[in-house]
Amino acid sequence: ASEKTVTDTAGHAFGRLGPLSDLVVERLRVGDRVAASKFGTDKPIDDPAREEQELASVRTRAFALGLDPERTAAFFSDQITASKVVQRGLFDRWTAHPEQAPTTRPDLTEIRAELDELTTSLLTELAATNDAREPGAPCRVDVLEAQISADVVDHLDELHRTALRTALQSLC
Ligand SMILES: C=C(O[C@@H]1C=C(C(=O)O)C=C[C@H]1O)C(=O)O
Repeated sequence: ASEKTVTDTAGHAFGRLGPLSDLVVERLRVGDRVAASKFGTDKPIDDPAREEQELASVRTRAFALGLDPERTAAFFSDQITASKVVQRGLFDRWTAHPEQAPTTRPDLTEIRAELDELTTSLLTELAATNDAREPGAPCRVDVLEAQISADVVDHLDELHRTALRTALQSLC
């Protein structure tokens, strides 16, 4: 039997920022597997060198897409922070309840390749939502709509809801 993938279970968040929010949730879910790849190893949750490399890359690519490099880097910085919220939360959960800890350890190199693909999708969606993300009240309403609907349609637990708020905090 094949493993259940994110796309099998993912819902669709509402509104103009729904598709972007779906990708953000998908990236948070990858964070679960990052945690599983690191838990019980000496790999730290924080990898500043990898983060720097990702942010440098998105700055360059943002410029080429006509996106503001600093705003784009801030968005990806939030994605990284949110992933670490998930990772820390799961480490705490698995330490307190070892019976819930993962029994297989996915390969971090493969997961990072998936994250790189998600970066491309996220950049495309940021470009597609550039007008909707003009700072102001309409954008903030769209963010709330996407966020609250994602909580429900993706059945997010408290930890992932918190991480989603972090991930969407500087969209407008
Ligand atoms: C996801 C990882 O964990 C952390 C989060 C990162 C991210 O979300 O891109 C990058 C490096 C780490 O600080 C990872 O190590 O790849």
